[in-house]
Amino acid sequence: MLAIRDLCKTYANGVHALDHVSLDIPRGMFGLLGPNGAGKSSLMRTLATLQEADSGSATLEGADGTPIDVLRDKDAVRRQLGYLPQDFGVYPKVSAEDLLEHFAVLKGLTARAQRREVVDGLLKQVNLWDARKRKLGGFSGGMRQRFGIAQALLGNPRLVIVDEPTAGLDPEERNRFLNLLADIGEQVAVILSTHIVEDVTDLCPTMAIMNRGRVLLTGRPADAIAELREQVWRKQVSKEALPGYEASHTVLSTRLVGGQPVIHVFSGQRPEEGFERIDPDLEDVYFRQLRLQRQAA
Ligand SMILES: Nc1ncnc2c1ncn2[C@@H]1O[C@H](COP(=O)(O)OP(=O)(O)OP(=O)(O)O)[C@@H](O)[C@H]1O
Repeated sequence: MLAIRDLCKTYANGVHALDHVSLDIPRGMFGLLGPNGAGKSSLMRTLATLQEADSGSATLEGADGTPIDVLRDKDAVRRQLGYLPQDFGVYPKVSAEDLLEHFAVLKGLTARAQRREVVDGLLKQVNLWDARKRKLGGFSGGMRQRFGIAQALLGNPRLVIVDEPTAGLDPEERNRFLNLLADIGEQVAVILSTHIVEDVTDLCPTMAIMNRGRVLLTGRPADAIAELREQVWRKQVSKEALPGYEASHTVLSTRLVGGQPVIHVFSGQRPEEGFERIDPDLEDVYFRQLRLQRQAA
């Protein structure tokens, strides 16, 4: 659906935000996972035709199967694209219905009856029908994000890009939002950029882990997790002993449980007494990839 090859971008301050990024993104949900500053937004904005890459290519399969050069044929891409940026501002005094209608006009839906039908359909799809007359300024974070998805879906895009949409949402709103994305992902390609590992675990059949402008791993989460099988160990340790474990073991992560550190260690065999072997998860994969990159630097 979308083929990205050797995409590079260096900002004027010398930061390599995209360092030879290559990815194949199929239909369905694709998770782009990485810490702050990994380069996710730079990649999203480049694909959304809002900023230029220095080199490389990105090719989107058009509706009739013809390839679209994302970096050059921007108008054609924009016709196929829905984008929910990281900072999605709304006009606080306008109702959801009026603003969506306004966006629909900008998208070229000039026939009034058809526009009404589309706007009403989208408000229902994102579960904002009952709130359609309310001013956007009074919306919760989750409602605002669902409105953002409605505007991104105007014009039936084949590719939908959502940049860190669940940051700041409470668990219920997050679930509701992710369920909505999953429904959309059944019809089109959705790139979900996030630093929240569970968003990808719960939702994405394919993914990539990115950091410092580079793709560290791409594929199916289940395959990446299977690679770590029987090699991840857990132990609760004292705060005092933690630095010693970090020096002598491959500690993937440390988490406080009831105020006491619990470490996950990567090892082919039991590191020492008291370690329990656990089923690895995507978080273990993620931290291992970041660690491998640090070691290689
Ligand atoms: N316009 C810019 N000028 C200079 N540096 C930039 C610019 N935009 C981003 N950067 C830098 O490029 C790197 C990648 O940033 P980017 O926003 O793409 O990452 P991200 O993965 O989306 O992170 P975040 O979750 O913090 O937005 C960071 O080091 C950032 O400081």
